[in-house]
Amino acid sequence: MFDQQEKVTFIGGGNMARSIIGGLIKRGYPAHLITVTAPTDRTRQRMADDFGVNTAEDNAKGAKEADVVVLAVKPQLLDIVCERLVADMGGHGDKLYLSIAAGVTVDTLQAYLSGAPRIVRTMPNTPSLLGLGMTGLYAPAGTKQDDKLFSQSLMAAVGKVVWVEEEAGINHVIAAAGSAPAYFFLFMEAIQTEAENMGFDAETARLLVQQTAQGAAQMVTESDLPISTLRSQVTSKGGTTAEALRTFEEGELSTLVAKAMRAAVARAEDMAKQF
Ligand SMILES: NC(=O)C1=CN([C@@H]2O[C@H](COP(=O)(O)OP(=O)(O)OC[C@H]3O[C@@H](n4cnc5c(N)ncnc54)[C@H](O)[C@@H]3O)[C@@H](O)[C@H]2O)C=CC1
Ligand SMILES: O=C(O)[C@@H]1CCC=N1
Repeated sequence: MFDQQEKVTFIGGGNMARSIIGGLIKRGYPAHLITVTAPTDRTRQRMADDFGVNTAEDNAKGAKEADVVVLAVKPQLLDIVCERLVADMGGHGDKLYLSIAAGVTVDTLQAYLSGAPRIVRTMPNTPSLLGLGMTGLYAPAGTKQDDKLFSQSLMAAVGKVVWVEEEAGINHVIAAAGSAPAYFFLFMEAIQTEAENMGFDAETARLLVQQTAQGAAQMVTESDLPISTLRSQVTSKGGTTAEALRTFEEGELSTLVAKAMRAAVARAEDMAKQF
């Protein structure tokens, strides 16, 4: 599965790092090649207990031995974390730096990392934990093929990958995939709540929504039909679904979704100016 097995250090052990590491371990990436750095004992202990990976409190200590450093802290912390990292390591060490941060450009990362020449941006999502992630990748011109291939194989181990030609494409991946699990969760929460209002207990309401969401997603995955055809197959003329869909249309659901996705892109663009 993994042609190249490099030593990978994750700087930060939060939700997204956990999802990627969990997915990697599940797919057989050797735990002894993975290190996670995090400031709190609790996070480091959980990572070690759950996945058997190495941990370090000190970022530079964790990164120094690595071939690949995954930057997995919040965007607003990246400047301080990167600047400290290269200072403590005595330079960027010519490592491959893989960023998962939203809204921080390669140019900015390069400035934070004292000119590190090997940087790849990725935009994953949390279903990576189950091996069902969707990741966008961007490598600036001149990136070595080996670095592209390793970045791709790492993220492909936890789901599907797409490359974007322009860096701006990463923001579009954020809108359509990085942030998007939350859109589906919100929709599912709304169905669950209303099912409870209709009298189902919480457990049954959750079962109704989770099984339906999983079934619908699986149908999209396994069918060659357009999603709109799958929708129309549910929609009997003059029936119940038509009434529900008409209500969504009256509420301009499609326009609202487009607006929400544009808002995610705009926020990523703002962040890129800010950091
Ligand atoms: N959560 C998501 O669905 C996605 C997040 N991302 C990106 O992933 C990055 C991390 O986001 P989350 O995991 O959601 O955040 P999070 O808040 O869950 O995790 C951040 C982690 O950083 C660590 N940390 C804090 N200060 C540190 C320091 N000085 N040195 C080392 N580690 C430190 C902590 O372990 C903390 O748990 C962000 O840049 C975000 O843009 C990208 C795609 C999806
Ligand atoms: O909300 C965020 O900024 C991050 C990036 C994509 C998903 N979570």
